[in-house]
Amino acid sequence: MTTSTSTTDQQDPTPTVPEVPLLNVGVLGARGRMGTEVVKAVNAADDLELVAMVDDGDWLFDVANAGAQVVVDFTRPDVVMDNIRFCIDNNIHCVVGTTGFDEAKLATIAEWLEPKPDIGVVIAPNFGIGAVLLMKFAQEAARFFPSVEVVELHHPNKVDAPSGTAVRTARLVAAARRAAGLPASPDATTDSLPGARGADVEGVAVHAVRLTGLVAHQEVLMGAAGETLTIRHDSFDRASFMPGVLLAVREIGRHPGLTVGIESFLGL
Ligand SMILES: NC(=O)C1=CN([C@@H]2O[C@H](COP(=O)(O)OP(=O)(O)OC[C@H]3O[C@@H](n4cnc5c(N)ncnc54)[C@H](OP(=O)(O)O)[C@@H]3O)[C@@H](O)[C@H]2O)C=CC1
Ligand SMILES: O=C(O)C1=N[C@H](C(=O)O)C[C@H](O)C1
Repeated sequence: MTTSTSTTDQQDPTPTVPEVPLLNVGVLGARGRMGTEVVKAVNAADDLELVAMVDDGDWLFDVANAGAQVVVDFTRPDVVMDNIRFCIDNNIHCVVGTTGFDEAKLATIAEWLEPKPDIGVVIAPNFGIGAVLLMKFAQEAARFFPSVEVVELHHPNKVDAPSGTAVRTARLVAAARRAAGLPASPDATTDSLPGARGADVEGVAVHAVRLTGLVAHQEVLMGAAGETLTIRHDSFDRASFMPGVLLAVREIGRHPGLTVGIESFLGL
């Protein structure tokens, strides 16, 4: 049997899905080790549009002129504050992976955000999901062990030592120890060669290894009578940071103000 329907009666049976506008993303430090990977990840995402790539010597206004709604910053500790200031002033959300933040710098950013209640800035020392979990697990375990040390291992071109992740891990562990009423770690801090016992971050020794062949790795070692616990994370490829970066890019517009770490975006 054949049926005929006039063209005017014909209706498209597929329900119309309203088009979701793409999110415009600018990348600062776009040609660096991390920036290159971010550019690839943004270009591969259906919901994101790469609108600006800025490096040292480029004009920062490019990101604003290009209509960036979110900027991802993987630059250098000595320039990142200026970049954040510019973005906040220009109503652009910031996803920051660059390291080197202390409490004073975080407080300054929070102050800059006060007159901009709709703008979000996330500062994350590590976007690797495994690294975020390592920090969480170390925090959980801290109260059970009198001894704790952090060893971070990185590629030889890393600009800072110790790593931002190691410093944050040590601070989180130290806070968990204080909250549990643990005394100072019983381990000797004396060194016959300066530096042999690492850096002291709130009472936690942090050691930094730099070695060709490595990317980004960290161990938290905890010890009690007759036992040790080692929590280790390895980033073998910078692709490991991209799910966390893209999550932050998509979430930051819904999280005005200052967020430190991506834990809350992961529901942790
Ligand atoms: N949070 C995380 O998960 C991770 C954080 N990091 C951190 O990210 C930062 C960058 O690391 P990495 O990519 O290895 O470093 P690179 O040195 O490879 O890249 C830095 C880039 O920033 C550019 N740059 C320098 N100054 C400016 C400026 N004023 N404006 C715009 N761009 C600028 C550099 O350009 P040029 O070369 O022309 O100077 C370069 O392209 C470090 O702090 C590192 O610790 C790294 C990995 C993961
Ligand atoms: O410079 C790097 O490479 C890394 N930097 C971050 C840090 O300092 O913690 C994150 C990761 O360790 C890689």
